[in-house]
Amino acid sequence: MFEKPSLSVRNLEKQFGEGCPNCNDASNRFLEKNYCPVCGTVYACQNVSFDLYPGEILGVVGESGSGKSTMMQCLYFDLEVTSGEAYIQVEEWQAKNLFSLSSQQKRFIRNHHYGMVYQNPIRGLKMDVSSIGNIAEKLIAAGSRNVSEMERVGGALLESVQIPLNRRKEEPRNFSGGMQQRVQIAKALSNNPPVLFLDEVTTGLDLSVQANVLDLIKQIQRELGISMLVVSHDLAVIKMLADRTIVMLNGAIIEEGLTDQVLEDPQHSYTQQLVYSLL
Ligand SMILES: Nc1ncnc2c1ncn2[C@@H]1O[C@H](COP(=O)(O)OP(=O)(O)OP(=O)(O)O)[C@@H](O)[C@H]1O
Repeated sequence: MFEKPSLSVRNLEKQFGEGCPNCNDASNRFLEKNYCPVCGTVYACQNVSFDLYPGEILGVVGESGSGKSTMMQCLYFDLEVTSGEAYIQVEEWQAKNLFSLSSQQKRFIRNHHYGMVYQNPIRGLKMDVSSIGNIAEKLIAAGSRNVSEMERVGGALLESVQIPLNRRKEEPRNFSGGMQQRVQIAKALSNNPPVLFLDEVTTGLDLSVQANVLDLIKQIQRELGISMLVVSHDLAVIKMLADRTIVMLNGAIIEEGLTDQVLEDPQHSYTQQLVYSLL
């Protein structure tokens, strides 16, 4: 690929705990686990580096506790990294390490250049505000002030995720899980983000509702060409969505490649186990 990445991540490290003489030296770490047996510090992300290219869906797969969500929360600034660099391909920001920005600048990036869809819609939506009001909130954060324009854009976004216009004033708490996820997706798209993060967005939904949400994500990729980072513990979800895939274990990336290649010819023994458990 010759295009510049939409998002580049270099040596992202996130630890929970202060460390100790045993584990402060990375070469001493007990790599079969992600925590120090002496002081209990958790090394949730270790030396994570990757590029996300324009218009691609990059899958991140791994068992529970492998560090997928921590990595995504660091990138979305929900968590402070321990160290590392991240860059986005947006003119005024491209030379700046996003992790070094002030909180106000990070908020600006979230409002203008990032979209996030959480596993639990409670984190991404205000359940007691109308669906269109949730979208308006993000539009206002991104600088919109014109009410009739917000109504038009919000209504169009809700329609694009198959929420009928006559339900736009209903609060998400009255919606089914699948509908709530679709409102979250509409809200995440409202600032036309070049990068969209999706964290276990179909976990907990019925199979038919899952299929509907996955179809919607594919459709968004086809129509809008947004770069997406999709975290899931479910290889079937990754197989359906991702162009390329990263496999994480104990906080580190252990394998990456085209999704078909990773699934058909897994190199690492852990990836092999993961793939064969699907068969
Ligand atoms: N606030 C925290 N304090 C201490 N340890 C944490 C904290 N948050 C996460 N961890 C640890 O970091 C590691 C990575 O967790 P993370 O939630 O990122 O994994 P995951 O792959 O997303 O798993 P899951 O899908 O179950 O969320 C785990 O060992 C977890 O226990």
